[in-house]
Amino acid sequence: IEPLTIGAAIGIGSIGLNYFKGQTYCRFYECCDDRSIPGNITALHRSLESTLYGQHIVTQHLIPALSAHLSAQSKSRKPLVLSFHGQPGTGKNFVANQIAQALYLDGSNSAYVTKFLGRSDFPLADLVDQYKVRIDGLVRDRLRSCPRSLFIFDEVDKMPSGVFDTLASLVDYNAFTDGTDHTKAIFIFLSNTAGTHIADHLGNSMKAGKLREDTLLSDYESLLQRAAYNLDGGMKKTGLIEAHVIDHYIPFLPMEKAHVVQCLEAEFRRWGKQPDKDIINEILSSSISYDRMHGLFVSSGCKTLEKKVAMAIY
Ligand SMILES: Nc1ncnc2c1ncn2[C@@H]1O[C@H](COP(=O)(O)OP(=O)(O)OP(=O)(O)O)[C@@H](O)[C@H]1O
Repeated sequence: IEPLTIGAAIGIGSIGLNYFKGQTYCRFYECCDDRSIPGNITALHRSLESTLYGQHIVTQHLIPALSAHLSAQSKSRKPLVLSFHGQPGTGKNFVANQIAQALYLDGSNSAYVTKFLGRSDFPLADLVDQYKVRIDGLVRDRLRSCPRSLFIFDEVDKMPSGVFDTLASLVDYNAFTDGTDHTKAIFIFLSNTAGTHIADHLGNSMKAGKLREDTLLSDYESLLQRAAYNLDGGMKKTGLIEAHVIDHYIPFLPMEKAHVVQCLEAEFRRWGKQPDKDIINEILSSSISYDRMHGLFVSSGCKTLEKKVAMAIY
C-alpha cells in the first residue's frame, strides 16, 4: 500500500473516531465539550438571585465576570482568577458549588472540577516545596485534559505561605510554551482572611448611616488585597498578588439576623416543610451569637443551621 493511502486511512480513521466519540461516547459520558460543560450563566444568575442572601456585591460582580470570561467572543488571554473573602458561613463554598453546578453538567462531581482543601491537603509548612510541585503537576495535567477546568482552593488562610508560588506563573499571560490552553480555565480561592476587616468596614459604614446594599466592591477591594498579602496563610507575600494575576477580590459580607432567618426558612423548605416561626425564634435565641465589635453580625453566619433545623424537625 502507498504511504499516501496509509496516511489517508489514518486521517479518515481519526475523523471517524472523533465522530464516533461525539455521536456515542460523549452523548452518555462526560467529555470536555459543550454538552458536558454548558456554562449556563443564566441558570447561575437565577439561582444566586433566589438562594443567596445578603451578598449583593457577589451577584453584581460575579455574573459579569464569568459571562465575559466564557462568552464565545471572549478574547481571554489568561485564566479567570477570583478570590473570595469572608467570615465563616457567609456563602463562599455555597457560591463556588453553584458555579460548578451551572458550568458543568456533573457539577462539583465533574472530572474537570478540582477542589483542594487547605487543612487536609496542605497541612504542614515544612512540606511547602512538595505542595508546590503537586499543585503545579495537577494543574498542568488537568488543563491538558480539558482547558475549561475549574480549580477551587478552599481554606486558603489555613495553607502555608509560599504554596502558590509556582501557580502564580501558570495563571499569568503566556504561561505555557507547549501549546496547553490555559485561557479558558477558572481559579477560585476561598478564605476567611480579612473577614473581620470586611465586618469592621461594613459595621462602621452602617453606623454612619450607609445602607448595607449601597456598599460597593470598590469599598473593599484594596482592603482585601492588602490583608491577603500581609496576613498569615497561603496568600501571604504570594506571587499571585505581586504579579497582579487575581482578577477580582470578592467580599462576602457578614450575615445579619435577617439573613440568618432567611437561611433558616430555606432550610425548612429544603426539608419540604413550612418554616416554623417558633422553632426559628428558639434557634435564634439559643444558638446565635453576635460579633463583639458592632453587635450586628452573626458570628458563624448561616453555618450549623442545617443541623439545628434537622434536630428540631425530627
Ligand atoms: N449568603 C448565604 N445565603 C444563603 N445561604 C447561605 C449563605 N451563606 C451560607 N449559607 C448556607 O450555609 C451553608 C454553609 O455556608 P458556606 O459553606 O458557603 O460557608 P463559607 O463561607 O464557605 O464558610 P467557611 O469559611 O467556614 O468555609 C451553605 O451551604 C448554605 O446552606
